[in-house]
Order: sequence, then structure tokens, then C-alpha cells
Amino acid sequence: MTALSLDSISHTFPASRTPWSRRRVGLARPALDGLTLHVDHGEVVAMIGLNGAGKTTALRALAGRLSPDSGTVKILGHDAAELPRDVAAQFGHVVDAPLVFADLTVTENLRAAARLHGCSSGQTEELATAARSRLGLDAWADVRARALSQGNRQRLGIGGATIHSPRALVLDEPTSALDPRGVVIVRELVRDLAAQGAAVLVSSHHLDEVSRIADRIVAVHAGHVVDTFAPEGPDLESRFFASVLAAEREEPRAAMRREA
Ligand SMILES: Nc1ncnc2c1ncn2[C@@H]1O[C@H](COP(=O)(O)OP(=O)(O)OP(=O)(O)O)[C@@H](O)[C@H]1O
Repeated sequence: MTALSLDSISHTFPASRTPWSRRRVGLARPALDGLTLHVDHGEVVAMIGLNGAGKTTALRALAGRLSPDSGTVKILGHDAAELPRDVAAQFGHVVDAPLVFADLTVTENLRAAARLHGCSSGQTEELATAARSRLGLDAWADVRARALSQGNRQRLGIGGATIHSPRALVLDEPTSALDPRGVVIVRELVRDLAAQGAAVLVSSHHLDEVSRIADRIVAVHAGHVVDTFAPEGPDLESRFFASVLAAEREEPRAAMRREA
């Protein structure tokens, strides 16, 4: 059953203005251009794409941080922009900056994350201890988040986003700052959640990691899905670039068809 869905979503940010002029500069190209993507329960889908392809914008729409110009965005069957409280409690995400309070310690942050995700006060301590240990953060238990390294802060954000064992999870470049041990920890955490039935959508630039973590890989280019790959099989990098090149060759023809 589909747990995360983006259907024909399009979004164009306003063209930027220079600080010294009210005149808009630059072309307003769509960040998302009819992107459709579904993730089922128990499935890990990885989104790959060049810089500016639209990955984060799509994930922001799922996280309820952006209302696209058109299309439908659903989490567990509900409009992502207006999740009922009980559905929000089954969803987790790290998109943009992780929800980490700089002045709280690691343990206090995890307790806060458990409460914010609707876990009962009776469960909080146990969940915080388990998440801290799972993410390899025991040595930093009483350290304020502002003093953490970038990688440990990323671990803490992921710990907070998954502390309630969500049924739907969205992670934007979850391993970008992690050391190799952290990469394995996050991979195993994501795979375990999927084994429990969670739908997981991650974006990443690490093609090697993507093929280890995902059941399905989607290539996004110019705001839409241009190809889908199985993780096994030869040389993901070559397959990815072939798809991007084919999409770039096809685009002028598609634009002419749209204008005709
Ligand atoms: N807040 C914003 N205002 C204006 N344009 C934006 C904004 N956020 C994103 N964009 C533009 O939307 C397009 C898609 O950006 P997005 O961040 O979704 O790409 P991405 O695939 O996540 O890239 P990266 O791999 O570099 O993180 C880009 O052209 C970007 O410049």
C-alpha cells in the first residue's frame, strides 16, 4: 500500500531579486515539473539527481514545508500540508536542518523528540536511551547539541526523527556528514524500519550507498522522474548519466510538443 505519494507535483519559485533593485532577475524555471513518485510500506526508495534537480524541493513538500503550485502530496493517505495529529505521530523526517535544539543535551533532545512525536511520558526515557545507543551517541549523552560535531548532530537529528518508529520516513541526504560507521548505523536503522513496514524515501548523492540501502532508485532531473533502477546490476553511475543525457536530449522535443 502506498504510504508516501507525490502525484504530478509542479512548483516554480519566484525569480530572485537583486538586493539593490526591485527588478526580478533570472529565469523562473520550475523546480518541480510534474514529479510523480510513490513509496509503499516496507519499501526504501532512494532519489538521486544532479544538484538543483528538485530532490529537496520534493522532500520539503512531503514534510509540509512547501505547498506546491499544483499536484497532490500525501502521507499515509492524508494531505501532507494538513496532517491530523495521529498521522503526524506516525511520520518522521529530516529535511532542511534537523529538529535539534542547540541548548539541550543529546539526551534531552531525544526526550523532546519522543514527546513531540506523541510518545507517552512513560516511554520517553526508554526510547531516548535506546535511540542514543543505536545512533552511537552514548559518549555525548550530556553534551549540548551546539557543541556536537556536524556528523554527531546529523546522527542526533536522525535519532529524533525515528525515535517513534515511524510508518513513513523522509530523509534528505541522511549520510552527508557521517563517518563510515555512522553510514552503516543509519543504513541498518532504515532497513530495520522498512522491515517493520515503514515506507522510507531518502535522497543521496552517494550512489554506492544508495545501492546498498534502497529497494528501488529513482533518478530525478529537471524536476521530474526520468528513470527507475533496481539497486543490483552493473554500474549505477553509468546508468544514471545515460538517463540524464537521454532526458536532456528529449527535453527540447518535449518543449516543442508542449508549445504546439
Ligand atoms: N527557496 C528557494 N528559492 C528559489 N529557488 C529555489 C529555492 N529552493 C530551491 N530553489 C531552486 O529549485 C531548484 C531545485 O532545488 P533543490 O534544492 O530541490 O535541488 P536538489 O536536487 O535538492 O539539489 P542538491 O543536490 O544541490 O541539494 C534549483 O534550481 C534551486 O535553485
